[in-house]
Parts: sequence; C-alpha cells; structure tokens
Amino acid sequence: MTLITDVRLRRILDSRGNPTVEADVLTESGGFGRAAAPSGASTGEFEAIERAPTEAIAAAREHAVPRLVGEAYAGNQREVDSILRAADGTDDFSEIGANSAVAISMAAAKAGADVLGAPLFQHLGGAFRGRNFPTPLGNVVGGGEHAADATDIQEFLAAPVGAPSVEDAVFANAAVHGEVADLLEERGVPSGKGDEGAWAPSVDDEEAFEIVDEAVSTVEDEVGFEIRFGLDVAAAEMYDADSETYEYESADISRDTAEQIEYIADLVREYDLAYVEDPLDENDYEAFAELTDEVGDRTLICGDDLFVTNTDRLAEGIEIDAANSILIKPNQIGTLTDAFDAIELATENGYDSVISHRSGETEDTTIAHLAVATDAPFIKTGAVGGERTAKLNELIRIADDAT
Ligand SMILES: O=C(O)[C@@H](CO)OP(=O)(O)O
Ligand SMILES: [Mg+2]
Repeated sequence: MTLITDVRLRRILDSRGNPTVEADVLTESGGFGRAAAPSGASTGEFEAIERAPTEAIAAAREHAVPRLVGEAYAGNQREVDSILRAADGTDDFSEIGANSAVAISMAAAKAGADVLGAPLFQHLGGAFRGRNFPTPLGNVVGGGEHAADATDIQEFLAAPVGAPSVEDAVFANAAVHGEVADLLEERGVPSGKGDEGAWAPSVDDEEAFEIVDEAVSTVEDEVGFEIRFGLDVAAAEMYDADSETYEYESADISRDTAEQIEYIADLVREYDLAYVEDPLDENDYEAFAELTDEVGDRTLICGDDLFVTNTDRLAEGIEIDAANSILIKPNQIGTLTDAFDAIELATENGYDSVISHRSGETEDTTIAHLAVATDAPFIKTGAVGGERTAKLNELIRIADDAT
C-alpha cells in the first residue's frame, strides 16, 4: 500500500532567504508526504554534507529516486533510509547531499503516516506515544554565528522546566522573549533579531546573563511555575586551535581550556543553568568529560557539534562520560533512521535527547513529531517567528489531539 510511486524534489526558500530542498513522496494508495531540509550556520565539522540545493536535487534524482520509485515502501522507514544510504554511497551523504536525503527521509515518513491515517508521531513512535511532551528550550537572546555584533555565546535559552503543559511552556518562552525586549528598552539598548528570532543586542555576555536572569524570574513569578535557562555556547566557533583558547570578542577576553571549564562551571552554579550545549570545542572530549564530572549532576551538558547526531561519535563520548545529553538534528546525519538510532543509544546510556531545529528553517514540523515519537525530554526550536512557531504550535496541536 505504501509503495512509493513518485518522489518530487524542488528548491524552496528557507527562513534566511536561502534555497533549500523540499521533497514530496507519493505512494500507490494515494499517500502523500512533504518535507523540507533545514540548514545550519554554526555547523559542526563532522556533520553530513549539505550540497547546493540544485546539485543535491540533481544528484538525488539521478541516484536515489530511481531506487525508491516502484521499489521501496514509504511505511518501511529503515528500508527507505538504507536505500538512500546505498544510493549515496558515501559515509557523509556528500553525493546526494544530506539535504536531499533528509527531505526524502522525512517526506517518506509522512507519506507512510498518511496511508495509515495516523499522525506522524504515532507512525514513528507507536500507539502509546502522546502521553509525554518535551520541554521546549526557547532562544531569547543570542549572537555568535546567528547575528553580527551581539553576544559571543550563541544562544540564551529559556527552559520552563516546571510547566504543567506544553502549551504553558511555549507561552512562557514567548513571555520571556517579550520580557527581554522590555528590559532592553529600559536599558536603552536597541536590538534586532538573529536568525532564530532571538534578540541580538550589542551587549556582552555578562549583560545578557543579567537581562535573561531577570526576564526569567519576572515571568516565573507571573506564571507560577519553575523557569530556568540554559545556553548554547557553540564553543567550537570561538575556539582558536592555534592559540588553544576560547575568544570572547565582545568582552575582549581569551580563556584557555581550563579557564573555559571553570568559567562554564561557575555560570552553571551562579545561574543554576538547566542546560549547557557545546561548552567546549567539538574535538575536545576530555574537556567535556571534565566539565561533566564537575557539574553534570546539576545540569545537562549537551553535545551538538561534538556528537553531530552520529552514533560513532556518541559512543566515543559515552565511553568517557563526555556529556549527559545529545542534540539531535536529523539533517546533521541525513536520515530519520540515523536520528532514531542516536536517540536509542543515548537513552540506553542515560543521556537525554534534545531534538533540535537549525538556524535556517522552513515551516516543516517533523521535529515536533520526532520529539513526541521518541519521548524526548527536550526540544529546541526557538521561541517566536513563523518557522519556529510552526513547530511549537504543532506540539500544542499534538498535545490537544492526544489528550
Ligand atoms: O548550534 C545550534 O544548535 C543550531 C540551532 O540552534 O544552530 P545552527 O543550525 O546554526 O547550527
Ligand atoms: Mg548548537
């Protein structure tokens, strides 16, 4: 019934105004799935390769589409994804592009769900999914590679850990975002927004901590449940391999690895941070392990550029307790099967999975379903902005339908 009869690929716009790949998968019994690849700016060195969309589309049409049409069943995700891997023939999807691969992989999942008449999260996760919902981490202030002349730390993320429902959590994050705007105005700091809709004021990290801390406390008092906050340091972007230092340009501070570990550990204690992503360079498993040893009992230390949703890299990290959490980005590895495998390995080893958007996004909502399907404790998908609210509102809808 879910035999694939057509795979259509096209270029569409992403939220940064760049082209990206969209795929439609059609099946014999009229099933239809559509999905689009997101795109990163602070990409990890070890991610699967995103090709220019025109090239990725041409290569996928030549190598992958003929192997799928009339041959594969959209309902059999592992089969679809292994065909994508075989058609590509490389380890990192550098032939058909991870952007074509992930768009087809996700579109096939949606077509499979469509034939069943089931929501995507249920097709992926089974009949008993839909009881638990992830806590959304909402980007409220940021800079790094996502905005010029703003903070060095890439993302300050509201974490409404005590929210009684996903809806309350989503609105709490939006309220923190709004409160930050008020505080910036009070301080006379003008601000535009970065790629993910977070405020991108020209302040150093220290001032950003003060503002976010205050905004979180104010909203916490208003809503009456616990809100903490966290960071995506995206430290690989500030690491200078020659001098072996982390360069905080807006504050004109340089930290060696030991100082970086202490700095982050102090921040975790001072602000009771709920979450710290990529606090150290993507090649430095040992430094990650030192920090995790120091503060891993009180916060999540999450590997994004460190693990790149890759089970081999995650296994290496598990071996030495490099972290206690992994960021999951399907386009970082190329297929939903690979993303699921990474989540499973993480869960088996007591790591929390955080399903994540990219800085360049579309209206695609697959990650909202992926988070519910895999019972992931967290999802990182912004706080405001159309391509971000697409996922947040989908979570609210899933919760509404499931309960
Ligand atoms: O670093 C990250 O976690 C992501 C998403 O927030 O950014 P990008 O997509 O630019 O890699
Ligand atoms: Mg990151």
